[in-house]
Amino acid sequence: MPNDSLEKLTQAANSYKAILNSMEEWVVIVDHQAKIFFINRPYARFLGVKADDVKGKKVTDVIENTRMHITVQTGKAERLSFQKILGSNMIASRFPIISQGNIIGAVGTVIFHDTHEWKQINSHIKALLAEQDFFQQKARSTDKSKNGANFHLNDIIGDSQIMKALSTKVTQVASGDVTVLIRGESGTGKELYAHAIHQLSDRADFPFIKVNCAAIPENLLESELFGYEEGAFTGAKKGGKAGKFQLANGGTLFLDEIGDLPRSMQAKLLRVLQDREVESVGGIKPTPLNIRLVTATHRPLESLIESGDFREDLYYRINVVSLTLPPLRERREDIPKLADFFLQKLSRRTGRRAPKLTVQALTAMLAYDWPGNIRELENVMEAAFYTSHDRKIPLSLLPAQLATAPSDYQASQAIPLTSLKEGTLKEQLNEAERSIIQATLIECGDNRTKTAKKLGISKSTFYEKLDKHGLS
Ligand SMILES: Nc1ncnc2c1ncn2[C@@H]1O[C@H](COP(=O)(O)OP(=O)(O)OP(=O)(O)O)[C@@H](O)[C@H]1O
Repeated sequence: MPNDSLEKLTQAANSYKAILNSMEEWVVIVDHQAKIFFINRPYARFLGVKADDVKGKKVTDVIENTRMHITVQTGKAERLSFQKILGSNMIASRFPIISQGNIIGAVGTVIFHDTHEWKQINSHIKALLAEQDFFQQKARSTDKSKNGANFHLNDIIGDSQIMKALSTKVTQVASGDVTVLIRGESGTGKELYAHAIHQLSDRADFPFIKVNCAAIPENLLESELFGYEEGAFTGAKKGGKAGKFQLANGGTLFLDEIGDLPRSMQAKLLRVLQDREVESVGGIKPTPLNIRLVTATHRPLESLIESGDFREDLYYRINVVSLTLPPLRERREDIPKLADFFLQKLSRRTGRRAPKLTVQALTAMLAYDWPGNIRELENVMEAAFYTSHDRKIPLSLLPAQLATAPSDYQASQAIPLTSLKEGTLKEQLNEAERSIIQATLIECGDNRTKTAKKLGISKSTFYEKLDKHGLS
């Protein structure tokens, strides 16, 4: 091709780029392998990437919930479908690009994004989505009545060594019918683990029934646990009532706060577990028991035995395998991921883009002792999410006790620098780069000049990297 026409072609391509870049609609073009060929500036800006940096990348690595890779596979156009990107509900269309009968790529457009106009329409659509969610949840809860366990091991967030070791132990013990005692401070995730054990067990298709021993008055506990026959006592329901033991038949019974079980009930529970049969209040014939027992407590059972508040023989019955969940302050490296997890969860629930923690806010969170553990972290993130503007959570939005956390804690050490993950070498290097920058920023008290100097890079490269990793 003569040079002058190549020049014209380049000029023409540049003019098209200029047109596409000035459009309000977001545009992305991918090649036949679903790799980005072109993305217009407004779209790249929203995604927080540079158009040139993502050229050649797999579209699925850059755009959340995209279906462009499917369009190039099927050749089918999709018009005006919902797509959730970074917490916002968008309307996207995708068309295959066909040349001489072959699919050579696809072009996608997104209309109605976070503009004023969209926000107005968005609230209307959100109401519709909320309605849809309601019905989906209803359908799910009907499903739940078959099982009742809502969490799986994958729902438990934590990459620290201690959490990985716990996951391994759970996988090892879950499949057998062994009785498990889960220990840990309040809010460390004991209930989550009980669900996960059930889901991984052979009993997963049968019910998971939870009883909070501390929440039921002593005089009702026996009938709640073992059920009662019609006429067993004044006020008993016609036809009687099945107890939690009977409801859990074939599945798992989770006795939460077992340390709070009154002594009188401890004796009855022990008898049921020894005889492996249960008799309802006012009943005459015991029924055989087919349950797996999982219990949990935040109380020191050994001291309760010493003080005579907990039966030693029951302790040995329930403590066949024990899982001890660490308090959050002993696995601080999980804090950034947990915080992000809760912010993303809120973003999905509300349709609002998830804000990011500033370095000072994260530093304070890493130094704080979290007496309420993950439940407290979840609550703090929820409050910050709703009060944040500007897509940032500064230290001022966190509760006062966090701002006065002990300063001698080396917060930067809590950022894991070497956790091997799945993904290509490039993806893992990228993740490592983000962690190193974050840890150094924290170490340098968010002083950017000092951080760039320590990392041995120029200020402009440093700011580019902050932008790239969403740390600015
Ligand atoms: N590793 C985790 N990953 C994600 N969420 C978690 C994790 N651990 C706990 N949570 C969340 O923290 C909250 C508290 O967890 P959970 O109720 O299981 O704690 P607990 O130890 O049983 O508390 P308590 O002793 O007060 O009953 C829940 O909302 C749970 O979903």
